[in-house]
Amino acid sequence: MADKLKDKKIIFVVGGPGSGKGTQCEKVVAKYGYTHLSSGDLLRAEVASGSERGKQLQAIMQKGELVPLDTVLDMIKDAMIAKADTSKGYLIDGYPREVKQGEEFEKKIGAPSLLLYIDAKGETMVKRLMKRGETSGRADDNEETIKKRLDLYYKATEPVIAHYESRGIVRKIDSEPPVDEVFKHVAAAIDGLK
Ligand SMILES: Nc1ncnc2c1ncn2[C@H]1C[C@H](O)[C@@H](COP(=O)(O)OP(=O)(O)O)O1
Ligand SMILES: [Mg+2]
Repeated sequence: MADKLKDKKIIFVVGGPGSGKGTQCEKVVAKYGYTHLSSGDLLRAEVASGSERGKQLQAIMQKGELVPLDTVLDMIKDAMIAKADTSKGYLIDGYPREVKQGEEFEKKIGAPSLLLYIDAKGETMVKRLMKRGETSGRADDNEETIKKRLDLYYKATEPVIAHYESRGIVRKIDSEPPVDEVFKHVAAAIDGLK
């Protein structure tokens, strides 16, 4: 089952909402042939499908809250297995959102070789999300929900970084500069993987 995933590289991409995770992941896909799995995108696809599960998810996401752990993890795992034959490795974007999610991921799937910590200032993230909200159509790109997502990020997700720091796999990337500049540092971190 998860055998297909045994020797694949796994990279966690962690950072606040609007920090630039998705933007950098796209560039990694183009250069390295990794598969990009955004937990948020997977969830939004489920919502778009109109399924009963999708409706429940939408209500949770609209409030800026975290979706139940097993739901997200199952979706990620299915998506990973589906891509196993063609994928060099995986970018797990926006997951884990909390330490417990990371622990469950490792139990059910495997250990990450690297955690890219995409770091931008709170005010920068808000600015980018407000701008993205003009065109993204995302129900959670509005001022009120953005604030909640940021609070939750600082409270629940920052401890994730500390958790993996002790393993020496965290690379902190300053995501304030322009996209291509940021990507140089992302690429250097990936090139450093053996
Ligand atoms: N380094 C950078 N400089 C300027 N804008 C950036 C940037 N990285 C990303 N953006 C823009 C693109 C998006 O409209 C918005 C949020 O980026 P994103 O990749 O969607 O973030 P995330 O996936 O972390 O929520 O900010
Ligand atoms: Mg994203």
